[in-house]
Amino acid sequence: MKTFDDLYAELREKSISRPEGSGTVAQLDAGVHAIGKKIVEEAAEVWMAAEYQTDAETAEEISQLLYHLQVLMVAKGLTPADVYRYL
Ligand SMILES: N=c1c2ncn([C@@H]3O[C@H](COP(=O)(O)OP(=O)(O)OP(=O)(O)O)[C@@H](O)[C@H]3O)c2ncn1[C@@H]1O[C@H](COP(=O)(O)O)[C@@H](O)[C@H]1O
Repeated sequence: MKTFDDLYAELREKSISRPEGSGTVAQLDAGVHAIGKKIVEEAAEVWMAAEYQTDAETAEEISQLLYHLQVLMVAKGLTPADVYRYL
């Protein structure tokens, strides 16, 4: 099972190797403004899923929100450690 840190390492590597067809690379190229909009959209989907959908669907939406937060972290050059210090 993939962890938060595993996914971050994968996304960071993709930002460097820039493989063909990577959605992450496309998001990074779209920029912080576009990534931020995606985060807001995914956050709303988490909220709606929590109120009206199943626990499994809510968990899936949360995973997508975490993914997009990580894309923003990579775009800004922030590491998990930069975030963990505030937890
Ligand atoms: N975990 C994710 C992940 N979660 C969410 N997403 C993206 O976020 C989108 C969320 O989808 P929605 O359900 O909101 O659907 P949507 O609005 O139709 O999506 P879009 O039209 O905006 O793409 C998905 O289409 C994916 O593009 C993810 N994309 C990639 N990953 C993982 O990231 C890694 C790198 O992926 P690539 O860069 O694509 O190789 C791989 O391990 C992937 O499994």
